[in-house]
Amino acid sequence: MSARMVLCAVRQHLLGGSRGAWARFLQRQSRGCVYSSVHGFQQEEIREKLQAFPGGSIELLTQESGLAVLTINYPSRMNAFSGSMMVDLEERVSQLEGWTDGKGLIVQGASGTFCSGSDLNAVRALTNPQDGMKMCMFMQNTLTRLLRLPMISVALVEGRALGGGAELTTACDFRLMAPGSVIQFVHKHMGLVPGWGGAARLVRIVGSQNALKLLGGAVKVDPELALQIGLAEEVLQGEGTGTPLQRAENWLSVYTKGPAPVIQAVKKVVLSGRELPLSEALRTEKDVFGMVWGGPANMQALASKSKHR
Ligand SMILES: CC[C@H](C(=O)O)C(=O)SCCNC(=O)CCNC(=O)[C@H](O)C(C)(C)COP(=O)(O)OP(=O)(O)OC[C@H]1O[C@@H](n2cnc3c(N)ncnc32)[C@H](O)[C@@H]1OP(=O)(O)O
Repeated sequence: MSARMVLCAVRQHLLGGSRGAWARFLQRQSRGCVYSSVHGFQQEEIREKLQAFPGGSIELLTQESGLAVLTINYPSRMNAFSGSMMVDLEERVSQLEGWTDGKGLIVQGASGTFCSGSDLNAVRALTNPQDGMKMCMFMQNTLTRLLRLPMISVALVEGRALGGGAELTTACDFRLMAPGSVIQFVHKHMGLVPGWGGAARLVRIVGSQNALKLLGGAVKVDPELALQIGLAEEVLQGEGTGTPLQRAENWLSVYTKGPAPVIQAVKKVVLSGRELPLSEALRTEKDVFGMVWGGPANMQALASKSKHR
C-alpha cells in the first residue's frame, strides 16, 4: 500500500462511519487516485523532482458559506504551472477532501487570466519520456481527485486557458467563461497530446467528434463556440454586476443552496452515474440515499410539510 493510500485510509477512518458509503465508493475507485505503486508510480519521488522547479503558488480560501476559491497564482508567467505548484495543488485537493462543510468550489487564475499550462522552463528540463509520464501520472491523480471532490466545482475562465490550463478546466463540473476568454488545447502545436486526463474528460464533455476537432485543430474556443458545443455553461456577461468571481459565486450559489450533506450527496450520485457502470452506480446511489434518508434535512422537510408549487 502506498503512502498516499495509507493517508487516504486514515483520513476516511477519521471522518467516521457517516461517510461510509462515500468511503466505499472511493475505495472502489482506488481512493480517488488513478495510479499507485502497482502502476510503478512513486508519489514521493515525483514530488521531489517537481519541487526542484519552484515559483508561484496555489491559494485556497474556504468560506463559511461552504464555497471555496482555488487560485492559480503565477501572474508573471501567465499562471503557468511550475513544479512546486503541481505539488501545492495536490496538497490543496487533500485539504478540500477533508473539508466536511464544503459545497462548492471555484477554480480561477490570478490577475485576470486562467492558466497557460505547464511552466515551459520546467518542461524543457524534463523532456525524457519517463519524467514526462511521472509528471503526467501525478497530475492525472490530482485532477481526478479534484473532479471527484464531493462538492460542485466551476472553472472560472478569464483570459486564456492553454495546454494544461485547458485540461484543468475539464477537471471541474462546469466552466463559466468571461467575455473575450479562450480555452485552447495547444498540445498539437507543441508536438504533444493532453496528458493530464484532459482528452478523456473532454470526450465526455463535448463528445468525441467535437473533441477530435478541438485537439486536432488546436482550436481557439471562444465563449460562443464553447456554449455551442457544451464546453461552457454560461458567459459571465454584465458589466457593473460585480467582479467575474462574484458573478461566478452567484451562479454557483443556485446549485449549492441547502445543507452540505445534501449538496454533497447530489454530487456523489451524479459522479457515480458519470463514472461507474450502471449496476454499480445504482448500488452507490442506494448507499448515498441511505445517508440522507431520515437525516436532519429530510426530517425537517417532512415536518414542515413543504410543498413544491
Ligand atoms: C502542451 C502540454 C503541456 C502540458 O499539458 O503539460 C503544456 O501545457 S505546455 C505549455 C503550453 N502553453 C504555452 O505554450 C504558452 C506559451 N505562451 C504563450 O503563448 C504566451 O506567453 C501567452 C499567449 C500565454 C501570453 O502572451 P502575451 O503576449 O500576453 O504575454 P507574454 O508572452 O509576454 O507572456 C508573459 C510572460 O509569461 C511567460 N509565460 C507565458 N506562458 C508561459 C508558460 N506556459 N511557461 C513559462 N512561461 C510562460 C512568458 O514567457 C512571458 O515571460 P517573459 O519573462 O516576460 O518573457
